[in-house]
Amino acid sequence: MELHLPSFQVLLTFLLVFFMMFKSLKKSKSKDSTRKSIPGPKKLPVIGNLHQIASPLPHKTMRDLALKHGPLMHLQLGEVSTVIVSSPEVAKEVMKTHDVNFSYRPALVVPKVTTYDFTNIAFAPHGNYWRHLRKVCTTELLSASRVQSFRSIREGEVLNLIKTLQQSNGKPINIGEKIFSMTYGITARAAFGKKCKDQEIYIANITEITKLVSGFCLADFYPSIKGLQHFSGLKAKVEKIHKKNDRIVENIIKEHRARRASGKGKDEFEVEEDLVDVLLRIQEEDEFTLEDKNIKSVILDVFGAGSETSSTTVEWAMSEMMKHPRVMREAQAEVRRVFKEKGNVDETGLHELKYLKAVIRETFRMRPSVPLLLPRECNQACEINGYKVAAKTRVLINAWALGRDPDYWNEPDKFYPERFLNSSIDYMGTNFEFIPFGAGRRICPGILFAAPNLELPLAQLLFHFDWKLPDGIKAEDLEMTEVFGMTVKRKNDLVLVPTPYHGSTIVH
Ligand code: HEM
Repeated sequence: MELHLPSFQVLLTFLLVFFMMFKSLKKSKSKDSTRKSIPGPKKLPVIGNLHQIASPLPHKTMRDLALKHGPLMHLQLGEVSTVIVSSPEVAKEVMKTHDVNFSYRPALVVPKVTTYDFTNIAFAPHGNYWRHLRKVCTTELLSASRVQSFRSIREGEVLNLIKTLQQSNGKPINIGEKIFSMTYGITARAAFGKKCKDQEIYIANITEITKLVSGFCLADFYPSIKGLQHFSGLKAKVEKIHKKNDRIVENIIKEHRARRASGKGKDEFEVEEDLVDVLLRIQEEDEFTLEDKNIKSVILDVFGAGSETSSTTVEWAMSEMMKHPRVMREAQAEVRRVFKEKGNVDETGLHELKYLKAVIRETFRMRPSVPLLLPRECNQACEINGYKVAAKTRVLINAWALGRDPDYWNEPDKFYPERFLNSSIDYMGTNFEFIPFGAGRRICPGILFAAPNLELPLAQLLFHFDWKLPDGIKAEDLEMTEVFGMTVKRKNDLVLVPTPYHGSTIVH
């Protein structure tokens, strides 16, 4: 687990923590009414169980602890009383039976800055404002017809990637990096309409913020010690980046507003309404007040929640197929059979790619890009799995552990897409053993937006190229180590050698 403490400030912070030791110890004891009831490992003074989850891969460590302590496990993380959910049955109780009560989010330090005080969708407290934004998502922003309207953007950006790969002339290429910039390219054009002058800086800043919020932030474990966020330097860093991004989107909104007022149409390569247009229209028409800062924080959601999650999944799917050449052959044969006549993949035939869809599901099961989902908070005390969970308890749902639960999955550590063929299990939040997008009211609203961003690039990569590992590396030796962060990514770059496919009408 990464804790964000620049080294020269560590000592100061350490002293501060100890100075506050008795205060926090007293507080955590008085608040912690769940500690005695819900099973969990022994706690140390002041830090509680922090040392136990301070591992490179907390989702795995938590699963291992849960195997000893149970599917509802209590961890004292600094001052914060936390429960970890590690079985589909308990996840169902939390996200279905008690869905409303657990639809709250904790007020974390970094999102407070980047989301203009929790006015985005992902961190807005459960209530009217959040409900309204969710409705805007379902009916306007991320609806099936809106996603469809971005088809030409997706096809164009993926084709650009394919053409770039062709130029590699058989040299090894960092495919993860290419997938990452292609996905951000799609998001940027869907959000802003065309390439904006500061788009690259905006994306680089979001990536930087994503890195800063990777792992857990020490200040979030000691909310009563306000000085921590300042001493660690994290808040100042995030504020600086946030200000830059604020100015960039401010200008984009101004340009959009001016064009709308002038009645001028869009360029021929732009979609009729991009996401900023949609939000401005809602701002003009709707009775519900949507300020500019709210528009900015929703745009941030689309970039922050939507891009890295998708590109990471595509990269893992490619990695798994490289590791399992049999699966690669099956998936490639299917894509080439379906698109043989066209010599290129377009979105009309994607629904026929049953095996590729199974590969994507299997990738989500084994490598959910957000393994602990987004943190929840219990609003009122309630009973879960026979234990009392106190109000304000933080709740982490270990989707990674659910996807590997041997009571639900045969050979859970085996990458075997066939398990999803002729299976009704999907990721829409009703099968609690498989919830890469979450479940209940807080389920990801971007599923429809995400699906073609996964399927189209994968289908195109498989159609136009045969793939090899460089330097004679064997499939079984491909390194698959994960790094924990806001999304769980590959530790090492995925470097591959593409060879053009003779049946392609694009690459030769
Ligand atoms: C592979 C792609 C994606 C994955 C794996 C993913 C996963 C998730 C997960 C696990 C959550 C938390 C759900 C919970 O707390 O139960 C979430 C929430 C969210 N996602 Fe996604 N997501 C993806 C793509 C997208 C896209 C493309 C968008 C928008 C364009 C998006 C927007 C959001 C938003 C706004 C939330 C917060 C919802 C709320 O709190 O009400 N996501 N996503």
